[in-house]
Parts: sequence; structure tokens; C-alpha cells
Amino acid sequence: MKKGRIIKLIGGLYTVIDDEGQRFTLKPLGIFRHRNVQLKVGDVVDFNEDSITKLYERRNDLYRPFIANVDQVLLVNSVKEPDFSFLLLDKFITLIESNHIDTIIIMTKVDLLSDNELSDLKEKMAYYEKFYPVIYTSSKTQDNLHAIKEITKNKINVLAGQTGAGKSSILNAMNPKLDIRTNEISKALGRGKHTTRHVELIEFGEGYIADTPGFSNLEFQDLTLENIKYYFIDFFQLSHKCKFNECSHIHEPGCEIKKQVDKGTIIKERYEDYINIYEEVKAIKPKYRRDK
Ligand SMILES: Nc1nc2c(ncn2[C@@H]2O[C@H](COP(=O)(O)OP(=O)(O)OP(=O)(O)O)[C@@H](O)[C@H]2O)c(=O)[nH]1
Ligand SMILES: [Zn+2]
Repeated sequence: MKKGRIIKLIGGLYTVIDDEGQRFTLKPLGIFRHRNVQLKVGDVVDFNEDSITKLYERRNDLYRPFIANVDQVLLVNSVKEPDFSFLLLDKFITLIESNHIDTIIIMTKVDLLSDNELSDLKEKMAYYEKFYPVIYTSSKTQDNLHAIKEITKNKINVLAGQTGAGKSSILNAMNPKLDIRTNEISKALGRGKHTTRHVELIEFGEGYIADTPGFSNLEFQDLTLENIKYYFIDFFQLSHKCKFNECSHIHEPGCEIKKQVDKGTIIKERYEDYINIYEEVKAIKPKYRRDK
């Protein structure tokens, strides 16, 4: 009996890799099907010569992308082309937090900004650095790639970020062995494969990354209005100071969050994004329309 991790699924056969990096092609025992358990890429399993025999408990379990035991999301933002957007950043963070996964913020294409532009952006982003690791990089100049290597070591990573942000380029810069042109990686990143739920873990520095555009579609269907305030972890940490226990930080008197926004300790972009996301979720959840 051996233990390993599922890194690939093709035609009902799973590729499992053990601690020594040896790969095995296996099928699952019938018990999984009988119990209606679907094994996923990322799963930790026991196996014998030809079959997967046991599934270990999952740390987390995503449906889109179809993957288990993700350690962290590398949220890729371009500082330019396309322009950096606080709203997009906060939308992605909200979705990632709602899945209880760690967020690493990657700010890429820094080669496209002047020193002044970059230091202005860094000043604002310093607020986020209190809550999330923020790494500035450029796939073009290979600037600071070692910081990405360090933070992804021995982890299962998923990429996220808007189209054109520079995700494939980071993949390429981190894993030149892959030697795939960016647009081909784009294909490998799952374009058109959503329906077949293809996911594969590939080597990324000294860790793994899923070759899927995780969280690329910013859908808030699964969020509830009441929970958004928990996904803004900076708000959550201060919320015990709000006058009302279940303060939504929007219209209640004695709201600590609004106080901090006025004082400038919470940047106003962050608060505006919260309102924006709140209103968006409210609009897609008809049941909230009646009472408000
Ligand atoms: N100057 C500069 N250009 C970059 C950098 N990284 C990526 N690009 C360019 O930005 C464009 C988009 O990069 P991709 O890596 O394909 O972006 P992506 O996030 O994978 O995009 P999708 O596949 O559409 O999701 C390409 O033309 C890249 O050459 C960078 O660090 N500096
Ligand atoms: Zn409040």
C-alpha cells in the first residue's frame, strides 16, 4: 500500500504521484462509485498495484475548478495593460475568501510603469499587505520570480485573474521546461475545457499549479448577502467595534468600518468595492429585494 496525490484524470484513469515523484496510472476501486464519491485532482489517496483504495479527508473542495486540497490562489493583476483595478482585485478576493482558500496577490508587468507610477501604486497596495502577501513581478524582466518560487514551494496553487493579466506568462517564466508558447498555455489553462472539467496539476517551481483558469468567471451566485462582510477580513477584524452585532457596514449608525474609512485607515477604494459587491449580490438574489 502506498500514499500519493492525484494529479491528472483522463478517461477514467487517474495519475497518482508519490512522495518520490514516481507516477502511477490507476483506477478507483468500485466502492467509490457505490458510495457516490468522485475522486478529484488534488486528492490524497492510498493505492496498491492497480487501484486507488482510500481517499483522505479533503481540506477544501472546489467545484469550479473541479479540484480538491488547494492551498492558495495566486491572484494575478497587471499593473498596466489592462490597467490595475481595485474592484477586480476585491471581487476576486471575495470569491477566494468565500472558498476559505489563502490569497497571494501578484502584481505583474511592473516593467510597464515608471518608478513614480509604481511607487504610487505600492503606497495604496500597502493597505492590502497588512492582510495578504503582495508580490511585485514582471515575467518580461523575470523580476522577483524567486519570491513566487518561495511562496509556492510545496503548495498546490491555482491561478486567478482577468484575461490578459499575465497568468500564462508567469507559468512560462516559472517553468521554462514546459517550453510552451503563451497562447498554447492559454489553451492548456482550460479554454473550452470547462465542460469536460479537465484539470491537471503541473510542476510549478517546487510546488504544483492547476492548469485551469480558476475563478476566472466572477460569479457571485453562491454568495449570500449576509456573508460578504466576513470575506472582507479587514472589516471582520474590526466589526466587534460596530454598535450592532450584525452590522452590514452600510447604513447602521455607530459603524466602526465607516469611521475608519472617514479617518482614512481603511482606503476608500476598498470600502467602495464592498458596497459595489454588496449591491451586485443584492441584485442577483431576488429574495433580498422584498424587504430592503
Ligand atoms: N511588458 C510585459 N508584458 C507582459 C508581461 N506578462 C505578460 N505580458 C503580456 O501580456 C499579454 C497577456 O499575457 P498572458 O500571460 O497571456 O495573460 P493571461 O492572464 O494568461 O491571459 P488569458 O490567457 O487571456 O487569461 C501577452 O501579450 C504577454 O506578452 C510582463 O511582465 N511585462
Ligand atoms: Zn459596521
